[in-house]
Amino acid sequence: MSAEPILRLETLSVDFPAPRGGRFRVLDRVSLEVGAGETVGILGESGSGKSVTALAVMGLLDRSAVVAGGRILFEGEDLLGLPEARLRRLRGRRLSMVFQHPRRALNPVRPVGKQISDVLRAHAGLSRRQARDEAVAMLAGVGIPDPAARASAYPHELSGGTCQRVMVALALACAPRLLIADEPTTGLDVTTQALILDLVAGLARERGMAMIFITHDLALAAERCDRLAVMHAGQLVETGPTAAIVERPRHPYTRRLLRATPGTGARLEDLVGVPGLAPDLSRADLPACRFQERCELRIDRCRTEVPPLQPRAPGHCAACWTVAA
Ligand SMILES: Nc1ncnc2c1ncn2[C@@H]1O[C@H](COP(=O)(O)OP(=O)(O)OP(=O)(O)O)[C@@H](O)[C@H]1O
Repeated sequence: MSAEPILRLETLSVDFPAPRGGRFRVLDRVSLEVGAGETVGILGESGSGKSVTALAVMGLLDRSAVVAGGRILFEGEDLLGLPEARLRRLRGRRLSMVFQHPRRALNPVRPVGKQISDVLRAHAGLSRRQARDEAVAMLAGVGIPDPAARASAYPHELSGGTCQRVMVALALACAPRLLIADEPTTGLDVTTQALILDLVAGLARERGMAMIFITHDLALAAERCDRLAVMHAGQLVETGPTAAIVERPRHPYTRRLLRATPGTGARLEDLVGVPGLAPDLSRADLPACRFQERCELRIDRCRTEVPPLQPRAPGHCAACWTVAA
C-alpha cells in the first residue's frame, strides 16, 4: 500500500441507545486502512457492523448513534468533529457511497439526469449546459442505453438495474477519492451484477480511487477485492490480502466462513457452517471476544480480554488468543 492511506480508521467505537436504557457498543475499536487504487472488502454476517462502519465514515450515522472513541482519518484529516457544512462538501466530491437500495437513495421527484447534473454543478462548478451534457455522458459511461432520453426519466420509470447504474454514475460524478459500495448489487441478476462491479472496478483502477466493498458474499469479495476485513458482532477479527486470507485464514470465524462458502452467489445466512447466532450486542454479559461462545477453540481469556488484531504474516492480522501464527 502507498505510504499514506486514503482512509484510516483508528480504534473506532460506536454506541447506540439500548432498549432497556444505557448504551450498547455496535462497533468495538475497529481499525482499518484503505489505500489509493485499492479495493477492501468488508465481510460479515448481518448485524456485524458493516453498514455502521460505512455510515460513520460518511458522517451519516443515525442521530441516536454516539461515536464513543477513535478517529476516522480521510486523507490525513479526522472527519469526526468536522462541521456538517464541511462534511457535506466532502460528500459527493471526495467521498461517495453507493447504497443498498438505489430507489430509496435516489430522489423520487427529480429526473435522474438532473440529479447527476446537480452534483456536477454543486461540486465541479460546471454550467447548466455543461453539467447536462456531462450527466448524459456519465449515464452512457455506466452502460445505460439511450442515455439522453433516460436522463429525463424519474427513478420509478427505470428498472432496478438501471437505478443502480444511475447510483453508480451519481456516486462517481465528481471523481471521489473514496467510494463505499454497500451491497451494491443486492437484488440484481448475475449479469447486471458483474457489469456494475466491472464498471466500478475499472473506474477505481483508472482513477486510483480507494474503494470499500461491503458484502455478505465471501466468494464475490474474494473475486473482487485486494484485501478483506472480516467483522463479527462489531469487532474486526481478521484483515489481510485476499489471497492470504482465502488460502490460510487465521481466525476461527473466518475459517468457518470459508468452509461454509461453496461458491460465488452463496449468502452467509443461507449456509449452515457457522453454528450459533451472533450474540445480542445489548447483553450486559457480552464476552470480550464476541465470537467466544461460538468458538470451539475458546479459552478462559477470550471471555475477559479482547484479543488485539496482531500480525500473523506480512499485512495479515487476526484477533484471536488461540491462533499462534
Ligand atoms: N439506528 C440504529 N439504532 C439502533 N441500533 C442500530 C441502528 N443501526 C444499526 N444498529 C445496530 O448496529 C448493529 C450493526 O448493524 P449494521 O447495519 O452495521 O450491520 P451490517 O453488518 O451492515 O448488517 P447487514 O448485512 O444486515 O446490513 C446491529 O446490531 C444493528 O441492530
